[in-house]
Amino acid sequence: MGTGSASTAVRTRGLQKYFGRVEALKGIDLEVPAGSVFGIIGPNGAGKTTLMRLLLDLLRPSSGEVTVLGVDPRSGGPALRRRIGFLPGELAVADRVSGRELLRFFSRISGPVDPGTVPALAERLDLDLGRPARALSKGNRQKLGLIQAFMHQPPLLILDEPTSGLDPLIQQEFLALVREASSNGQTVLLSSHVLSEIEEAADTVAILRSGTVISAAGTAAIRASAGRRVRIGIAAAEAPALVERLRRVPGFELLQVPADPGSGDAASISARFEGDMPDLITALAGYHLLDLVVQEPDLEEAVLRFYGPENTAGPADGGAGE
Ligand SMILES: Nc1ncnc2c1ncn2[C@@H]1O[C@H](COP(=O)(O)OP(=O)(O)OP(=O)(O)O)[C@@H](O)[C@H]1O
Repeated sequence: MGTGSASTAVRTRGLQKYFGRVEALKGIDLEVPAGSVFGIIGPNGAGKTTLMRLLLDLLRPSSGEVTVLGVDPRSGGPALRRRIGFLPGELAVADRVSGRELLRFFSRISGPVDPGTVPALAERLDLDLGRPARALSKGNRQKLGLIQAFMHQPPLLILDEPTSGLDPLIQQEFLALVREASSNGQTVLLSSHVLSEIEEAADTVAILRSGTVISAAGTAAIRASAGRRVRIGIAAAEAPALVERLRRVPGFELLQVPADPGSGDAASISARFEGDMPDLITALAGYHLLDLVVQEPDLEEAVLRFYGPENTAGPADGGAGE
């Protein structure tokens, strides 16, 4: 594929960015297929925001190439900008204007918005557009940012930590918006710390760490290495027997055993679990559970476990033990 191919929405080659002596991006090669939902995950300081700002020409690369919708962002100007919906990490909000007025202002930059689109998005995301934008909570500001990114139905959406500050119901609505954009043929590039969330939305995932892309192929191994978090609520009297049984389940590592199982009515067992779910479910069968929570680890924890400074072996070695 040549540079600017219609089937590639974003392409970078050897993209490097220095801030003084800090090398924030160390030669990134990225290819985001047109029409895909592409996730970038990585811990704090990995370079996600820097990468996105380079795509929008809010920053200039130290070296390397960038093509966005077939154009170099440096020469794309307002025409390219209108074809992108961008959600920054922090939305700049002018004083006293209402959300509605702010969106009207943004639409002068982003281009025409179909009538009815903004109220429909506000309704779905449960945002009151009449309130002063400045007085909005972090989550509500995030909703305003999402509306301005989606409202003109741009071919490319670039969303920096889009679910940050959103409650779970609104996160689901956001995921629905992403799916609709995707089935509409729009490309979505989004970043997050949370692997489970990005996997739910994205077809392709790239992992960014310390300014370098780690192959997306390792994602499953990374997640598996950190194990799931498990919390089990059970009647205190039953806890000791269950704990004994769980200790024998391969991959089950108790983190917290109820201190004195005889003392209260309910006990809470916390664990990390790297084994097969059917083994765990079999072990729990027959117990009267009061609660069961199985959770994926947050990506930061998973990545640090796998690619932390003391563990340079990578996924093939199966990750470091505790
Ligand atoms: N304007 C700047 N001046 C100096 N250093 C910067 C600047 N912007 C980013 N950096 C540095 O570049 C690196 C990458 O930062 P970046 O904000 O891109 O990471 P990130 O993955 O978006 O992190 P987070 O998840 O915390 O937002 C960090 O070491 C950061 O300190």
